[in-house]
Amino acid sequence: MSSVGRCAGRAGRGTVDPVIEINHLTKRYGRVAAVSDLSFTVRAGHVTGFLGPNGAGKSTTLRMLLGLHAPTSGTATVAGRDCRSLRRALRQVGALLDAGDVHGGRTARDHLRFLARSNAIAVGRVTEVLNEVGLAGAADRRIGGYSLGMRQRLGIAGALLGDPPVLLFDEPLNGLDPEGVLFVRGLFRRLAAEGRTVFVSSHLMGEMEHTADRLIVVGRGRLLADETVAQFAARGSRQCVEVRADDPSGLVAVLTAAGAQVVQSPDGLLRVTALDAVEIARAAAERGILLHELATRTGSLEQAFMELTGSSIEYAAGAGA
Ligand SMILES: Nc1ncnc2c1ncn2[C@@H]1O[C@H](COP(=O)(O)OP(=O)(O)OP(=O)(O)O)[C@@H](O)[C@H]1O
Repeated sequence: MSSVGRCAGRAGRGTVDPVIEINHLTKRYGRVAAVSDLSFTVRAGHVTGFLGPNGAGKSTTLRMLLGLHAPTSGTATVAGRDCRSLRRALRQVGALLDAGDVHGGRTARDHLRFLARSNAIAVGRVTEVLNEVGLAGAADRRIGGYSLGMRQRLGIAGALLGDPPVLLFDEPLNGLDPEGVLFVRGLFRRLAAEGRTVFVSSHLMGEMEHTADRLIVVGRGRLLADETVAQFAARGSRQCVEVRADDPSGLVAVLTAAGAQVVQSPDGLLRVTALDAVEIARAAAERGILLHELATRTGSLEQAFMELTGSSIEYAAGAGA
């Protein structure tokens, strides 16, 4: 059995109810509203992605959940409790927040032993979690010489150390190589299958697409979506037809009159919804407009994410001041 496989039974006996509840949570830093009236629930048995563009308030929310920052208003609880009130916290909630936030002069083994001792965790767990994350061979090297990917693995080992029912990971895939990404995805799925609550932040839809089965999407500190990945995918499956014509303006007028929505790019490409390719070709032919290109496109999850969060992107190339 896996070294971290005892949670489901423990939760099943009712001693731990690993539900995360965020209730009207707000955090202001001076004039910046990092998190605004945010409410959602994260349940056990799923990998839940916490997704949003840079500056959306994900890390701030996780920090409030862990009791590291005080909310301006609202609450963030695990199993109905404020994390600051948890004894031996690593046995209740494991977290990777900032992989760089470790003493570079220590070895990974010493770092984990220190965490284990301060949370009354059997020191034998240190070797177990080092094996689990693939760091056994580097366990006695100083962390200062670790790559970002190795630090992420060490951070994950620290989160697993107390065999907790609730696990929080802030951007855990940053810096991991493809093998590391696959390993982490498999690990998260297994942890969720064991009945744990696994909550994982990312600013990249592509990372969450194959990692999470539920999504909480935020933008500018506000909730934008709370649904399964399949439901989110349905947002992006709306088809559009891309068209180029010798008379783009004429075609826009014809298609709009026929009930289509048309978005014209500066290079003349038209993106048409509400009419299919055959209807567009027929309308163009009737007006003697020549088409150079006609292609049906299905939106990706990435597009759905961009559309949903587009107006809440705080830092965008070319946005200017
Ligand atoms: N200690 C702080 N003091 C002032 N502003 C802060 C502080 N921490 C965060 N912020 C601001 O709050 C907002 C949310 O930041 P946060 O780090 O929570 O976003 P994020 O979604 O985690 O972003 P990223 O994906 O870039 O990590 C940003 O505008 C950020 O500049």
